[in-house]
Amino acid sequence: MAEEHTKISELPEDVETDDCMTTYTYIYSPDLLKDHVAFITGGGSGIGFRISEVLMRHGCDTVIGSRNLERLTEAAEKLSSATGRRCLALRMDVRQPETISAAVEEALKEFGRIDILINNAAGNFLCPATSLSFNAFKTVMEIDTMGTFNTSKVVYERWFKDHGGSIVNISATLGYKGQALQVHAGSAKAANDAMTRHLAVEWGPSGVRLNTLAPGPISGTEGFRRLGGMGAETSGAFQTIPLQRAGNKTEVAHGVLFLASRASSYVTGACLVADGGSWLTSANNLPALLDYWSSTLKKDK
Ligand SMILES: CC/C=C\C/C=C\C/C=C\C/C=C\C/C=C\C/C=C\C=C\C(=O)SCCNC(=O)CCNC(=O)[C@H](O)C(C)(C)COP(=O)(O)OP(=O)(O)OC[C@H]1O[C@@H](n2cnc3c(N)ncnc32)[C@H](O)[C@@H]1OP(=O)(O)O
Ligand SMILES: NC(=O)C1=CN([C@@H]2O[C@H](COP(=O)(O)OP(=O)(O)OC[C@H]3O[C@@H](n4cnc5c(N)ncnc54)[C@H](OP(=O)(O)O)[C@@H]3O)[C@@H](O)[C@H]2O)C=CC1
Repeated sequence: MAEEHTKISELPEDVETDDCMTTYTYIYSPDLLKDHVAFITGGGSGIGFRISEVLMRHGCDTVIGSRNLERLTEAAEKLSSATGRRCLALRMDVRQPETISAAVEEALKEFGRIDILINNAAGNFLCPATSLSFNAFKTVMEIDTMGTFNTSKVVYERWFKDHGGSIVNISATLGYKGQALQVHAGSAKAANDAMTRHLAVEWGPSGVRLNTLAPGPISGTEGFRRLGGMGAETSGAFQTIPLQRAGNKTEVAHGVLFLASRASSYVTGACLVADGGSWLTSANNLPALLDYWSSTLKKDK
């Protein structure tokens, strides 16, 4: 019997929860990132957790940093036991550069190097601009945009400037068509997309590459839960996108693995959209989103 060929469109394994996969099929060489070190903001949950797992499955040790140390520590234990690589959990807030510097020093003390930075930390929620307070807008900009700049600057000046490195900024397609109820995250991510290009120009001569990975709707994540993904799925809204489904966390992690590693050695300042073609065809349905948002307010009361 001829060996079954993997279908070109076959999905990679994933699990909905913040747990490691029970099986994993390699697409890239398992040694692609052997003995490299990756620093991943927000690596304790969702997409960041899966990115950490996939990089570690390719030989990388990781540092995962964010505000909730308990959740990070639990994640680090899961990641290390599933992959056999080291994972250091550190508390930091990307809005506070001094906590980033302290985490980077800890990372260098533990591993002696940093090769990859993944700017994944972010905050978001559905809210029309008229209901968005000034502080709410500022908070999302501070986490998503200032946080990405702060962490990139600290890591570059402390390590990448003299040793080279690869930075992947996790963005979104929200600003491509002005997604309703997302002026805060959409503006922040658009700024990050520009930042990728500016810093790719300035830091290229130091051997630092910067690229953007922009996911679409990704199942098993806080973003999916917060932004109407469940409702969209049950209402059949994903049938209107080219690949007719949400993505999974491993699909995003594989795009990050490509951009972070030497597989993309001549790529910098680029944006890889991993959204199933969603932004091309998804309805920017203001009434549906307003209805959905106001229904969530009633639920919270
Ligand atoms: C039938 C279906 C109908 C519609 C659906 C149609 C289509 C949807 C299809 C698909 C959707 C699926 C996926 C989406 C696809 C793409 C998404 C693109 C981008 C995704 C981005 C993300 O997911 S980011 C990661 C998400 N995770 C998080 O946000 C976790 C971290 N978040 C936090 O820590 C908090 O939420 C925070 C961001 C608010 C920060 O917390 P903190 O620093 O503690 O700040 P606070 O002091 O709590 O708040 C600061 C001010 O912000 C105000 N605030 C907080 N929450 C809200 C809210 N929900 N609404 C309005 N305002 C809020 C808060 O009140 C503070 O303001 P004050 O004025 O009160 O000071
Ligand atoms: N889910 C989706 O469908 C999509 C997600 N994205 C992007 O993917 C990335 C991950 O999103 P997702 O996995 O859904 O959501 P999660 O909420 O799981 O991930 C966000 C992470 O950011 C961390 N974080 C938030 N604020 C801070 C802060 N001030 N300092 C340090 N860390 C912080 C959180 O950890 P802690 O609470 O411990 O601080 C958390 O681990 C985000 O950049 C998001 O914009 C883009 C498009 C679609």
